[in-house]
Amino acid sequence: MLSSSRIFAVNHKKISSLNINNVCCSKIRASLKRLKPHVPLGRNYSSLPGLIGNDIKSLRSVLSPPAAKIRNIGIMAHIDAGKTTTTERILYYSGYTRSLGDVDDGDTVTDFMAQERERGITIQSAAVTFDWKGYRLNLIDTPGHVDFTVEVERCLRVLDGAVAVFDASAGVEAQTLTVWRQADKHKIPRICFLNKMDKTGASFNYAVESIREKLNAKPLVLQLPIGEAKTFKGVVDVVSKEKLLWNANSDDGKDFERKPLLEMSDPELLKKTTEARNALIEQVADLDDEFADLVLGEFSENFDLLPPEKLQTAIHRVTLAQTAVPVLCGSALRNKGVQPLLDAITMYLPSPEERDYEFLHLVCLQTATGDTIVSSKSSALAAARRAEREGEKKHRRNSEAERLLLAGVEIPEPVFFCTIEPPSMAKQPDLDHALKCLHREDPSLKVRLDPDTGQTVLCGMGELHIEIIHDRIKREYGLETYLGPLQVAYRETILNSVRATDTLDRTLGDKRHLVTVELEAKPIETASVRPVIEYADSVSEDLLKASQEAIENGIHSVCLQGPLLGSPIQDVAITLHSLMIHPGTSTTMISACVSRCLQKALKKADKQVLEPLMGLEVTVTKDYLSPVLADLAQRRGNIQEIQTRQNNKVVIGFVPLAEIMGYSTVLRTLTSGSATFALELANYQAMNPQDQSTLLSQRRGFT
Ligand SMILES: Nc1nc2c(ncn2[C@@H]2O[C@H](COP(=O)(O)OP(=O)(O)OP(=O)(O)O)[C@@H](O)[C@H]2O)c(=O)[nH]1
Repeated sequence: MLSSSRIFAVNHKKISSLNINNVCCSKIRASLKRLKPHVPLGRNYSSLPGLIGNDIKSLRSVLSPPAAKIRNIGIMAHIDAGKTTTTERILYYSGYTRSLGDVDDGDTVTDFMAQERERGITIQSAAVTFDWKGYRLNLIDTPGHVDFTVEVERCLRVLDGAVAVFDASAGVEAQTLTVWRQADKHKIPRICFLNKMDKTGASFNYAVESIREKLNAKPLVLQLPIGEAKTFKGVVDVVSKEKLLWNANSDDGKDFERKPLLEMSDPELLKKTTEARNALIEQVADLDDEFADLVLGEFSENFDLLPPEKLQTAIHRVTLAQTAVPVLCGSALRNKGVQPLLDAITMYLPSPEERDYEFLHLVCLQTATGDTIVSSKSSALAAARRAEREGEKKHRRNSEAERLLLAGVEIPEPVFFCTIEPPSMAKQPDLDHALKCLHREDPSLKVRLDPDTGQTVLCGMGELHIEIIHDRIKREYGLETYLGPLQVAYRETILNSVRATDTLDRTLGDKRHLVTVELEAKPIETASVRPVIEYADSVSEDLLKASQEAIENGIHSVCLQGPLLGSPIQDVAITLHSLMIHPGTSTTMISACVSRCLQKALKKADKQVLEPLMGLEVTVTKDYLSPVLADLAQRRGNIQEIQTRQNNKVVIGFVPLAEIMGYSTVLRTLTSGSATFALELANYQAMNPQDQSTLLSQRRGFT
C-alpha cells in the first residue's frame, strides 16, 4: 500500500568504517591483497592504547569505537599537490603499512589501479581504515584531475571532514577552487596542509595568503615552518609554543623531537611564535563568543597563561562551524609534518556525532516491504513523483522530496564523446555489461546508442577520462575495444519563436488514435539544459492530467537530439497552446504527435550551435610564456589575466574545448615539459557563424 511506502536515497552510507568501505570496497580489497606480505588480513590495532588481556570492553571499543572517536575524512586537492604521498605517510606512521610507498615508484596503497600506478595519478577514490592514538580514522584519497570531479563529489557526501592539501610553492590552484566549492556545498569542515615545503619556491606566507584571497577563507595559522625549500627541517606548534624537528638521519621520518621554545636557545623563533599565537587567539576570539568570554575574562592580561587545550577546543568549534580553517605545513615526500597533521585531524575535525545530516535521520536502513531504495537524485525524484501521483499527503510529499534532494550527487554533463566498438558482434553483450558496471561505478560516464548508426557511444568528462575507461574495459573485462575519434559534445539552441500544428490520425485494429497539437518553441535567457514546459490556459486541465507525462516525454525526446548536429537542445521553452485527443488514443500516439509537431517547429527556427568553453589555467615559467600565449591565440583562446605566482606566470583564460584536444602533448613540447595546466568547463557559448558553418560541413562530410 502506498501510504506506507518510504523512499530512501542510500547509495552512500556513513558513520561506521564498514560504511565508508562500502563506497570503495573493491579498492580496499585490492589494497589488502597487495599488503598481504606485510600485514595480516585484518586491521593493525597496534597504535591503540588500552587493549589489555581479555578486557572485553576494550576489545569492543577496538572493534567498534565510540562515534566520538571516529573521524571520516577525505584528502582533496589540485592534481599533484601530494594527496597520495601524504596518505601513504599517514598509513605508515599509523602502523597500517610497514614500508613507505612512493607515487613515483608506483607502489602506493591507495593508487592501486594499474592506470594509477603507471600514470602516477589518482583516478578512483580509495578508502582505508586505520587507528591513530585511540581514534579510528576512515580516510578517502580522492583524485585531483578535473576529469574525475564526480569521484570527489561522491566522496564528499559521506565525509565529516577533509584535509585540503596544497603545493606550498603554488598555493591555491585551479582545481583547488573546484574541490573547495564542492566541500562548501556539502558543508565539510576542513584543515589545510601546505605540503611540499621542501620544494624550491615553497612559501608558507604566499600559500596562506592565497587561501585567504582566493578561497575567501580565514586561515588559522597553527604552525610556522622552520626553514623553507632546501632548509626546511621542521615546524613550530603555535598553539603549544613547541618546536618539532625531524632527525636528518632518519630515513622514514618516524624520529622527531618536540621541545618547548626557550628564550635562551630560540629567541627569534619564540618572539615570532608568541606574535603568531597572540594573533591566533584574537582571531579565534573574534569568531567564537565562548572563547572570547574566556580570553577577555581570565587571560586578557597575558595570553601566555591560556592553556593550549582551551585554544584547541575553541579551534575545534570554529573549524566545525566552518568560520575558519586551521593551516599546517610539512613535506610528505621528505617525511616531515605528517604526524602533527594526524593529531590535528583527530583534534579539530568533527566526529560523526557532531555533524548534522538531516537526510540520514531518514536513512537509518530499517527498511520494510514497500520501501523504495534509490541510488541518485533523479531516481529519488522519480520515486517521489510516483509517490505523489499515487496520492500521498501533499505536505509530507514535498518535505520528503526536498530532503531527498540533499542526498543526490550532481553529475556534470559530459563534454566529450566517441563511438566504441567490440572486437566482434558476438562480444557486444560483454561490452554492454562492462559499460553498465562502469557506469554504475562512475555516473559521469554516459553511454548511449546512436539512433542512426546503431553504434554505442561513450560520453565522458575529458580525454583522460575516456582513455582510462577504454583501458579499464581491456584490463578488467578482457575486451579489446575500438574507439572512434573523440568528438566534442556540442549543444544547440534556437534564436526565435516558432509555432507549429500537427495532427496524428491512425487506426490500429479497430481503434482510432487521433491527436491534434499546437505548440510554440521560444528561446529563453536563463541557462537551462532541460526544456521549460508551459501550458496555455486554454488547455483543459482534465485532458492534461491524463496525458501530461506522454506530452513531456515527447518534448524531452526531441530536445535530446537537435536538428543541426543531433546534440541536446538547451535554453528553450515549449508552450503547448492547444491539445485535442480522441477518446481511446494511446499515450504513445500522444507522445509521437507532440514529438513530430516540435520537430516541425524547430525546423522553421533559426538555429545556433553552442560549444563548450573551458576555463584554462596554464602555469609556466617566464621563459616559455610567449610561445604559450602565441599558441593559445591560434586556438581561439581568450586570455583574461596573467598572474605572477612565485617564479611562474599563470595564464588564466577561456578556450573552446574543440581547440584544446591533445593540449598536454603540445604544451609539453612547447615548454620542454615545464608547464602544467588545468581545464574546467566554464559554460556553453554560441559559435560564430563561420565556425558553425565549417563544423556543420565537416559533420555532413563536405570537407
Ligand atoms: N618536493 C616534494 N614533492 C612531493 C611532495 N609530496 C608529493 N610530491 C611529489 O609530487 C608528485 C605528485 O604526488 P602525489 O602524491 O601523486 O599527488 P596527488 O595529489 O595524489 O596526485 P593526483 O591524485 O594525481 O592528483 C609526485 O611526484 C610526488 O613525489 C613533497 O612534500 N615535496
